[in-house]
Amino acid sequence: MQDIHDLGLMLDRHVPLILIESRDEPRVLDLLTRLAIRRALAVQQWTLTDGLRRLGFGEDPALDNSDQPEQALRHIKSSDDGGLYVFCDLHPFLDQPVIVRLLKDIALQHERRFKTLVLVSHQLKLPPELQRLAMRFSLQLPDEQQLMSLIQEEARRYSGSSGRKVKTDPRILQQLVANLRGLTWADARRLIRGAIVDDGAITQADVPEVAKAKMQLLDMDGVLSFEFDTARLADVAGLGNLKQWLQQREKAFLSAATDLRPKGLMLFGVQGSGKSLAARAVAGSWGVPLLRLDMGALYNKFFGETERNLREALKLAELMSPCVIWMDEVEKGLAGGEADGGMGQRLLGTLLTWMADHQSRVFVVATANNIEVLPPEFMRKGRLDEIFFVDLPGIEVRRAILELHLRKRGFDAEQIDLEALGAVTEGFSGAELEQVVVSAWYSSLDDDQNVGQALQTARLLDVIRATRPLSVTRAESLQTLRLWARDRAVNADGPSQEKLDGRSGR
Ligand SMILES: Nc1ncnc2c1ncn2[C@@H]1O[C@H](COP(=O)(O)OP(=O)(O)OP(=O)(O)O)[C@@H](O)[C@H]1O
Repeated sequence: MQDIHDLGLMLDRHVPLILIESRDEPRVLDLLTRLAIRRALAVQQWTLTDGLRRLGFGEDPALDNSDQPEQALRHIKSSDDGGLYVFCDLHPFLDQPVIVRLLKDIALQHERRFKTLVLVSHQLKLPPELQRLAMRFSLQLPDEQQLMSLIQEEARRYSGSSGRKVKTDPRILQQLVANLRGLTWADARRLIRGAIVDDGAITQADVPEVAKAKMQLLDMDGVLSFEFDTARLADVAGLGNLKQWLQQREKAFLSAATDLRPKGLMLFGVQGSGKSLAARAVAGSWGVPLLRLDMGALYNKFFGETERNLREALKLAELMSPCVIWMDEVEKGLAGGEADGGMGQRLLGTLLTWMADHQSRVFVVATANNIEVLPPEFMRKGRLDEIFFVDLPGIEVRRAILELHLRKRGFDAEQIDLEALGAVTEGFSGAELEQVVVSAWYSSLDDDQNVGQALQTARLLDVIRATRPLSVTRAESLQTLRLWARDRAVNADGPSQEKLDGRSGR
């Protein structure tokens, strides 16, 4: 086995401190046990609950109270016994000076005593003073062939216990294998088992299910999420240009060769103008899964590991292709000058390289409110296929938005004077118009006179009069957005593909 061979090489090279980052602890321990048997080495394991004991010999504590890491390490330091010492729960203690010193003392004894410390955890951050003494070992993840064998093994197991053969076909198996890549043996096995036992078959429906479960397992922690809630183009009022653009490219995205495939678009505009709704509608109308990449969370949660996490998120999106990846508030991750130590620039580099190189059917929808802070490289033509500006809705679209939200809540839009409402809501965003309907409905619930809680035009007008839309309070920033968009973007709304300044679009 390659893993045992590679770990053996580390022992031959006298590495005193080996770090293994893995979520598959049983597999790591199994590997170490086999290595120890092969080389006739003593191996002891330390865990927070059981202290220090010989690996594989549960009832034999090597030392009283050795559940304290300091005591366990002092014991190892003073012992003359060489061998492997495997620490499973040491990661929370790696910021304690005494623990760090003891690890260093033992590592420095290595040439005389041949004690090798192996730290095993899902994540290991080593203080700089130990780094020179340590090497990282990565457990091999199952490759495609091994995953296929795992599937066959699980299918045999199922047939053995149920007496029924597992139904599937080779194309679906290939897709399943592609979605399982990057998982540990134990996790892959669990997901395969789950896919089989629900209905005794591996079907097309299992593929996205496995991808979703994988995303949870890889613990992207809110950075990349599977959005169950997509929309249809019919749920979006207005944005005619955008809708037409999308309809024209649907076929090319799903079936064309790589170089003809659309790569992505940018939507920017005022708050509440329907950018998020439109992003959902791209996935919904093309019938592909929607993944949401929260750039703000990526930036804040994983400081120091941000680029690696962006790469992982993009890799995961590729595994789920065809799909739409919606980069929400993209400016929060990519903007950033000197103050962030160049992180924004590095993220941008990672993203641009991926966008230029990737061959998969992953369509990017980037949304932003503040376009000015976005680096020009990101906005350059060729990176994204088009940049759309989502302005405040015109009178017709305002009427359509009101009608859509009235109907959505079961009201009879025929009874409402939409002409009048459209005329008095200039400056309202889609979100504010929706809020008008919602607030009017709440107030109708309070009204004892209003039998059946019908919504009347007068009530809606009252709410409109009491609302101060954002476009009034933030008139200046709206003006800046419009100016920026004038010769750089296509208006998402309107029947033609005209740039805002009248020049023709692509
Ligand atoms: N054109 C529209 N058609 C129908 N509903 C709309 C439209 N625009 C906005 N809405 C309603 O307003 C809600 C909020 O809009 P959305 O979150 O999509 O705006 P946004 O531009 O993404 O805002 P933000 O920049 O604050 O994230 C939508 O879920 C939808 O119900």
